[in-house]
Amino acid sequence: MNIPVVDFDVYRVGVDDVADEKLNVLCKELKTAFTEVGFVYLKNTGIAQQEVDAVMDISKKFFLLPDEAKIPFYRGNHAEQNHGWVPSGTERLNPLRACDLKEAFNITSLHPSVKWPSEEALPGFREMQVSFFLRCKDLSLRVLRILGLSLGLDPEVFTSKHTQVGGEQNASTFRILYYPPVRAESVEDGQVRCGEHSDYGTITLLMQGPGEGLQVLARSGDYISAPSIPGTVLINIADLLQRWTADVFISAKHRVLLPSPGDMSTRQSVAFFLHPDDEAVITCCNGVDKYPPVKALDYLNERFKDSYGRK
Ligand SMILES: O=C(O)CCC(=O)C(=O)O
Ligand SMILES: [Fe+2]
Repeated sequence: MNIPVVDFDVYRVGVDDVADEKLNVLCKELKTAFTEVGFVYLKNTGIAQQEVDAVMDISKKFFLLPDEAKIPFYRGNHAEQNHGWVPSGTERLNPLRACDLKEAFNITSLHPSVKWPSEEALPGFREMQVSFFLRCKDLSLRVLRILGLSLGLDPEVFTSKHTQVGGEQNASTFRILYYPPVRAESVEDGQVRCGEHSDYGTITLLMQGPGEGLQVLARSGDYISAPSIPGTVLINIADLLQRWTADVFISAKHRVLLPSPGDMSTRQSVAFFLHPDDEAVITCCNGVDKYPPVKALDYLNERFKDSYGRK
């Protein structure tokens, strides 16, 4: 089984006022992908590869700063807010493994009070991250609208619970990730770059640097490779949307293992995790009561306890 590539041109970012009938093919293709695999590569999204490359370049500059320069932005393990810097070896996406060998910076709020590296330290960093956050927000809400339509529901069934993305009352996060070179002698037993996990929120947009690394758990029970395909955005269903759809859409597990011994290459990716508004109550959308209603923020906080440890 492969991860399908779907053409999003008809509803790409920037195209508005498309009649719902014109979205029929797209609805069908996405529904198939998300009920069978949980992941899809979208091409012609309106987000250009050059934009992704530029955001990766400036992100790498951040990660290569000395730790002292990044500490002021430290997220903390029991933070009220997800915004900020996550040093390598702090988060474990698979709680049964040692901490992941990856470093990240989360952009969760666009509020002016939020702390950013200064313009002197990293010219253009804040502006580029904010503008990319907004591009991802736009694309993810388009995908969500298609998903509502594809289930024969009100097209705004999901988007109507995502009204404050980028604000203080919504946990959606744009995350830049850096996987430093792996030194075999300092790797703990079972430690990997990113442990097996499924994402927590509604959907995730992922763009990877060149090469292999990401693997997705297929229905067969085998992990399949999900390399970067330049010019595409990889989209996956996350756990809360699986629950919301009473398991119609699948939130597939994925991971990044270690490179082969002696391979000292680094890896980069950027991800946008779309979450419902904090106070949104998520109830199965198709009239069944497979899962009890849950408040989006309560659900997320429970999941963070797995990856950062319980107090
Ligand atoms: O870096 C990657 O390719 C995957 C990262 C990921 O799955 C995550 O942060 O949730
Ligand atoms: Fe993930």
